[in-house]
Amino acid sequence: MRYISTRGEAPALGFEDVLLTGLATDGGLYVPESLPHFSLEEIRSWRGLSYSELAFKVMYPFVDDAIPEVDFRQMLEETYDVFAHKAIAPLVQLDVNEWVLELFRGPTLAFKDFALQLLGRLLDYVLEKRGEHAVIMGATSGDTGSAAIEGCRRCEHVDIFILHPHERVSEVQRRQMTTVPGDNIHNIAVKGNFDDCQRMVKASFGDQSFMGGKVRLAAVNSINWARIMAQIVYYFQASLSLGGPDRSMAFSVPTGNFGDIFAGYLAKKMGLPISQLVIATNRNDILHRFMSGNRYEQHQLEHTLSPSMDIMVSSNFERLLFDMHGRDGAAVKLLLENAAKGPVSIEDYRWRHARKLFDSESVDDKTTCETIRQVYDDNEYLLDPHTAIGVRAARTCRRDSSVPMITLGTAHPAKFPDAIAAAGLSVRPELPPHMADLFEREERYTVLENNLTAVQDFMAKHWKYA
Ligand SMILES: Cc1ncc(COP(=O)(O)O)c(C=O)c1O
Ligand SMILES: N[C@@H](CCOP(=O)(O)O)C(=O)O
Repeated sequence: MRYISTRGEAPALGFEDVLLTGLATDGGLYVPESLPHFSLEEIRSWRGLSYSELAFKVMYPFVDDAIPEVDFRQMLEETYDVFAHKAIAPLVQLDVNEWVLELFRGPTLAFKDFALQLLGRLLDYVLEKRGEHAVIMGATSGDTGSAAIEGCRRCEHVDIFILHPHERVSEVQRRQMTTVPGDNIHNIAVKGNFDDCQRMVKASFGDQSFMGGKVRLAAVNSINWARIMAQIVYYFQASLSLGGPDRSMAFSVPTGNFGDIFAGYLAKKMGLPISQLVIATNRNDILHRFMSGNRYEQHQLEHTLSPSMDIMVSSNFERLLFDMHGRDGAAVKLLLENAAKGPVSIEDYRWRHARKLFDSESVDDKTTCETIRQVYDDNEYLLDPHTAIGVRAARTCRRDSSVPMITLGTAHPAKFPDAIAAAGLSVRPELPPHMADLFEREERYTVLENNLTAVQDFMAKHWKYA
């Protein structure tokens, strides 16, 4: 399998290099040159497989001969073995044909574990084979950070630096990142927002001179193709559990960086019958505004009760734009350069095509709270604020009530007690036993100004391998 950049200028790479490269040298994101396609018969034959075996079937075509089958299978087994639920991604029914896919049964209680517990293993495997080390730099609005740290903390070949927006993640999220011991783990609280953190990460990939040319920079954000690849699997798993591929499914996906829903779009292109994909955003709703009015325009970022989705510059949207533009990298490059200066639109027929693929809804804090309350009253089931946005968008956008509508449950409610309290519920979601003493653990992080040089200088002082 070869991978090409969405901006058309960087060299095509194989899986191993894509895994280690993160952002392409032309600033674009890597995507597979072509997608594997599975027939209904083949998908049907996967019924009853364990999660890790299904993951192998879906992912191995992307990995190809970069990793021997036996080693990849073992990595998958180890990855999903640490999940707290036997089903790995259990489905919870809210109503007739209405489901939540719980993606928060991994070690850090968010969907990020599905890809990041694997990514840590993949990186260590490839670095060991090459006899190399890497400096990982990642940006988080709360969940990627802890999942990446958990996924990489035992890696022998990496230093990891995670940037989060100072005072803009929940206390549980911050503590999950900052209480992990290890002299290769570094948390930086940037006095800015998530977009500032992500901008610094992308700028560092774009100009790596601060690394001194001695060690490679690697990515754990969804700019790294391996993240998206691993997130495709649970669309197949959920569908197979509810009678797919012999019936079609609808998915509602709480969206920020557009990685998770892009994985759903790919699952559909790979042959899974999906009749509806709903983009569910909070008030940082650039994607919803684009889908409803063909105007891609950045607004001031708002702080909401769903902080993990407080994102304006949505990385993976570039991967969709690439497809919407007939995979013309030059057109995507120009469009995104213009988008950085002001509002842009795309040709009407391209936009109409995107509209056929996705529905969208923007949900404010008040409605998020109402949804948490309503689902708790009706089902005695506690939604985290991100999943609540997904459920609300699913209910608003649903086109066919005979089609199962599955909302991706992206985080555990215990990560966001303030949102649960804001919803007026007195119930306190409990942290699982392995995190019961989270508030007694010692924290370690450094607050830095919103300044790229300050961040890069900090990294250069603290990495071991460069
Ligand atoms: C809890 C939660 N839900 C939803 C999202 C949105 O996912 P994506 O960025 O893949 O769109 C994120 C992170 O972005 C998240 O942490
Ligand atoms: N919500 C994410 C933001 C980063 O997204 P990613 O999928 O690109 O890593 C977070 O919780 O950090």
